[in-house]
This record gives sequence, structure tokens and C-alpha cells, in this order.
Amino acid sequence: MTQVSDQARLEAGPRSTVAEPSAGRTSGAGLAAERVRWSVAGRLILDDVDVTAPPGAVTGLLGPNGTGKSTLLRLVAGVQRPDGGRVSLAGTASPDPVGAPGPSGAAREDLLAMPRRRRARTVAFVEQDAATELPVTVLDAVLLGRTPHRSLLAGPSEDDHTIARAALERVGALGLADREVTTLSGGERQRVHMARALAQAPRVLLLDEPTNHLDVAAQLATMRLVRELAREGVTVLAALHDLSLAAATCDHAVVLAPGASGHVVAAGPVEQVLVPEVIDPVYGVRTTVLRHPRTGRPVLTFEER
Ligand SMILES: Nc1ncnc2c1ncn2[C@@H]1O[C@H](COP(=O)(O)OP(=O)(O)OP(=O)(O)O)[C@@H](O)[C@H]1O
Repeated sequence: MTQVSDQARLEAGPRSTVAEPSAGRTSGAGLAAERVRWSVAGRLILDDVDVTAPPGAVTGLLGPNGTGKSTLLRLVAGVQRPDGGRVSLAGTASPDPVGAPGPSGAAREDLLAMPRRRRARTVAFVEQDAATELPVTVLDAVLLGRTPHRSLLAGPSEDDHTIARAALERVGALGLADREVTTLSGGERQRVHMARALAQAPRVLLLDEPTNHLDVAAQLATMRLVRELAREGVTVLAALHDLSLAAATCDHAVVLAPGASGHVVAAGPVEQVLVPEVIDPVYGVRTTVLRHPRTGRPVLTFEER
């Protein structure tokens, strides 16, 4: 076992750790994936993984290539079904919370059992390199985020248009509203996918490499937006490769490690998880942690071992 701190609760084994809820704005334990297991083609990809993302906080899902970050997000989003385990959400906004009390003692909703439309009102997922080959305008693509909020037969309302435009403005892409999505650059598409997720007005936002394709200013703007959403009470779980960006913006981090199957080796506040004792064995690098002169947040540099 890697000893870093009690709070980070690090384990080397396949049974993983749970990030502590952040102090403050919201109560409850947010999103909890418990003992999630998934195999494909006879290969165990995720082995009894536990991940908690507290509400009102940004949780970074970290780990080298192929450790199962995207898979875990897809399972939590309900795009794929796990072979075992449970994914639940602290039940505050639901009219009919179900399930057993969760880690916080509050009633929890079983996300995997939730009807599709209700889950779409609850969870938004921005996939890595999500393709949109449909010949639709940017505004129409963002309006798709409103679909779970209106009756099946109704078209988008004035309110839906207002919300979609506000979402585009928030990601700095209102000027693209009339463009066809297929004509956009990778970074422009990334913003549009984010705007569609915002228009969904979710309680949980799952992001797979949200800064992929973005220039440095756009990366910072995206992560600032993600932090704002968390402050507004959204539970954010974001797979990230850039550990310094994670250190600068996440409250919590969960680190998946390679091995026979992906498993959690560390979880907790970023200050306690993004340390050489955790990162170096997982990524096979030598990490130096510096301090940002203005923000005081950790800045990580890496060398080959
Ligand atoms: N449908 C599938 N069929 C076969 N193997 C799969 C499938 N989906 C995922 N895998 C494998 O599962 C492992 C985890 O993949 P996943 O994309 O979740 O990793 P990741 O941590 O997100 O990787 P990256 O950082 O490179 O994006 C990989 O070895 C991948 O090849």
C-alpha cells in the first residue's frame, strides 16, 4: 500500500478508495460508482472500481492510456451496462428517490435503473471526439440537449431556443450558431458538445477529455466554466490527461492504474493525490511538484525515469 496520507486513503489493491465529499455548499455524496465491473472479449477492463464524485466539486478521473477512464464514464452515463456494480446519485432533486441510503445516509437514486428520459435530464455526457456527421446546424445540435425536457411530440420552444443560445454564449460559440456542425474544427466541435451538455441542464456532468483539441486559452476557459458549474451544484466527473490542468482545476482526483485490469489506486483531494508517490509508479515518470506563485496550487513537471 502506498502511504501518502490518511485522507487520500490510498490502496494498491483492486478494491478502490472513495474521495471524501468536499466541505461546503452542498450536502450528500453526489455520484457514486460502487464495485463497477466490466469485461469485453473475455478481458476484465474494470475490476470492482469504486469512484465517488462529490457535488459542488470537480473530480478528475486520471490514469494512463487504456486504464478504463472512458469505459467508466460510459458505464456511469448508461451508454454501456456494467457486468456488475451500482451507480447512484444522492437523491435530492427527484420526486421519487429510490434505493438504499448511500455513503452520506441520504436516499440515493439508482442511475442504471432510471428511465432513459429521466436519466437524460439528470446526466450529460460529453464524449471524447464525439462525432456528429448529421448535417445539422450548431444551434440544432445544441437544441438536442433540450429533448429530454419536453414532450416527445413537441418541437423546441422559445425557452429551449433561449437556453440553447445562452449555452452557446457560455462556451464562447454563439457566433457559430448557424454553421453546420460538420464544417467545424475539432476545438469548435468540442465547444458545441459542451454547449449541448449545458442545454441539458444536468445534475451530473461527465466529461471525457474536455480540453482535447482546445488551445491553451480555450482549455482554461473550459475548466473555468466547469468550475462555475460545480459551484452551481453540478457534480462533475472529468477524465483528464493533463495532470497540471487537473491540479489547477479539480478539487478531487481519482487515479486509475494499469495492470491486468483498471483499478483505483488513489482518490482524494488533489493536493494529496497528485504527488510523486502516487504518480511516479502509475505513469512510470519522475514528478516534481512546484507551487504556482499566484494561485498556490500545485504545478507538476515530469521527467522520464
Ligand atoms: N469495445 C471494446 N472492445 C475491446 N476492447 C475495448 C473496448 N472498449 C474498451 N476496450 C479496451 O479497454 C481498455 C480501456 O479503454 P478506455 O478507452 O476506457 O481507456 P482510457 O483510460 O479512456 O484510455 P485513453 O486515456 O487512451 O483514452 C483499453 O485497453 C481498450 O482497448
